[in-house]
Amino acid sequence: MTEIYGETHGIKQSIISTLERIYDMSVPHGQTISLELAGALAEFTTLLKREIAVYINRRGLIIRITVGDARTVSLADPEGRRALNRLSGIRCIHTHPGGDSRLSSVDAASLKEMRFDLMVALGVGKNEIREVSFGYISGYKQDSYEIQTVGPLDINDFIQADFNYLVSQIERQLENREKASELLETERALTVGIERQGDWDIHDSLTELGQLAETAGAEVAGSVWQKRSQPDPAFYIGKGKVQEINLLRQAKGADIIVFDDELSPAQQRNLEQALGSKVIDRTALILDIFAQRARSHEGKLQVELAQLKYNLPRLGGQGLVLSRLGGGIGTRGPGETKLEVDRRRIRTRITEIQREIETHKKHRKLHRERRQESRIPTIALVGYTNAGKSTLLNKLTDASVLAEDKLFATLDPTTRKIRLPNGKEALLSDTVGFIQKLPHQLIAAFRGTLEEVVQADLLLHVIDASHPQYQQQSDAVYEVLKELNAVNAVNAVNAVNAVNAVNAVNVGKKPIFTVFNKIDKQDNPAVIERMLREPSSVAVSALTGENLDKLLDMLEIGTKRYSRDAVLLIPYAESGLVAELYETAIVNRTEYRPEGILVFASLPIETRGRYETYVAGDEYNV
Ligand SMILES: Nc1nc2c(ncn2[C@@H]2O[C@H](COP(=O)(O)OP(=O)(O)OP(=O)(O)O)[C@@H](O)[C@H]2O)c(=O)[nH]1
Ligand SMILES: [Mg+2]
Repeated sequence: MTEIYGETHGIKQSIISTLERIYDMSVPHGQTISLELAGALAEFTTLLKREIAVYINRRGLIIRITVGDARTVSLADPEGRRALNRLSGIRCIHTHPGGDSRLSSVDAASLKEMRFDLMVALGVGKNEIREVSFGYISGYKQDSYEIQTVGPLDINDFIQADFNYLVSQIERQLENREKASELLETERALTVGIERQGDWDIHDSLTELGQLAETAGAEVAGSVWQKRSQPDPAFYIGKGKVQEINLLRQAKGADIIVFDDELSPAQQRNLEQALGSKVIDRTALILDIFAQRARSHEGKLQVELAQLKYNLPRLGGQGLVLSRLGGGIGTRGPGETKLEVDRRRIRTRITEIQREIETHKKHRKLHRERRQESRIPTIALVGYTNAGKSTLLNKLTDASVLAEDKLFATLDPTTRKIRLPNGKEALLSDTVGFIQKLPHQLIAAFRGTLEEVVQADLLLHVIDASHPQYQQQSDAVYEVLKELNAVNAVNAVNAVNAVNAVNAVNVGKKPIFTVFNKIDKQDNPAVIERMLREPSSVAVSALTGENLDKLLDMLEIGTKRYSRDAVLLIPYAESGLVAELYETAIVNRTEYRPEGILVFASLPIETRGRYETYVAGDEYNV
């Protein structure tokens, strides 16, 4: 077949003849279009000032070339009609002479009607391809095909993308379309990890990874691990293991492989190519869970930011993210929409989000300052995910924060007033739970929210005492605290030393109390006794309320330790100090006397020395 179809009238026969030579250009397997073909299309488009379309089958052969924009009519089923639940097996690549590659409504309509594997538009200007956009069928809902469009992208990013995986995923889903209204419902996952010295026990880590995969909505079909001193730079695991995973994947019908560490973009790409299957890592999994769970506007922004930052270096033009366009874990953003996959747009969005988060942060700061003015000490609950922080907050403050037996039930901070036995009040904040290998992007993005922790006067570290790995979980919490503190340049050194201690009082200047929770489930009294040998610790059950009175007593002492009530007499000549005290201490009231200004304040211990000479007595005779 060497005929040129469409609006060919008025085109010189000599040009038609050279156009016909395009039929000789085949596209190598695994590529969507070759550079040579793209170049030829750009030239002819510039010359003719008309759209040119080529239709390519899965063997890479060009089966039809048309001029003009009538795309559905001219392609009369060249390879025989395929079953309705299959794609046509043909991709349409065509040019837009105006330079703008975005798909038109005609493009979208013919994609649906012809069920092309892909509909690709090349934006052409002056003999070259300026940008590329493409669309594909992403599902079948209410009797019609849904499509997803992507781009504009750079031609170099697009050219090597391998869409075979995407196309096969779509076809698989279309085959079950009576059952499935959406692509990729439950993904079947294999978990993969390596066993290293000094790490978590591999079984514990993979069990947790499996829980994470289930929380994200996948089903765990099996797991594979290997002993190695360090990950392989190209494949994370050994090459032989890759083959083993491939066999297991086929045997178990798994469609997604989840790795227990963060993979480098290269490892991920290599693995995806070697396994011909979607590959994600622990970080992407955690980000996906956060994306599904984020509720507040700020929470959603933070997660989206972390996801975009994670994806950016992974858009290597190798089809890595493209291969995931089908949907499922790793593609979901915190809104209803899928994650952006275009580099330029990702960068713009990152800047946008950062700006918005900054505004939120300022509001939060104002809010906190106002709260500080209300002179109430603040306590932050920290701890491993599922330790019982929200349950404890609910029990102590009659709040109704969602608490459930799931990882990452809480993402947004909640702060409630709590009354201490001596009648004084404190503020108690619930925060997002931590986990081992918590993604850096996430910690960075959540810094605004985690300010509650950084700024609190006192930390309450909640540990699930019934969990077999409570020690390691506790260490992981200190790791995150360290990272947070390092970021904020507070207490970094001390926190490092505390990493291996299950319990550390006073990490830097911030006191930490340890709450061993769920003792109703821990029936070995020796274990509890051993836990309580740690200083500043208490064993409670947030569920039954056992020992919560002890915890409150401890908080009373803790908040007292933080400050000491004193009355200061500030001479009028130094009245600037009063403003300073408002900043550094809790000022309860002031009185103007002939001899100076009386300030009734609670002084943080560390500022005590500075004001010593002004102390007029604990109880000034008023
Ligand atoms: N048996 C028992 N279960 C508890 C106790 N405290 C909490 N739980 C259960 O542990 C699960 C997790 O509790 P949450 O309060 O949601 O834990 P969290 O620390 O807020 O978890 P994230 O928000 O995911 O970080 C829930 O099913 C609670 O009912 C306890 O003292 N005893
Ligand atoms: Mg919670």
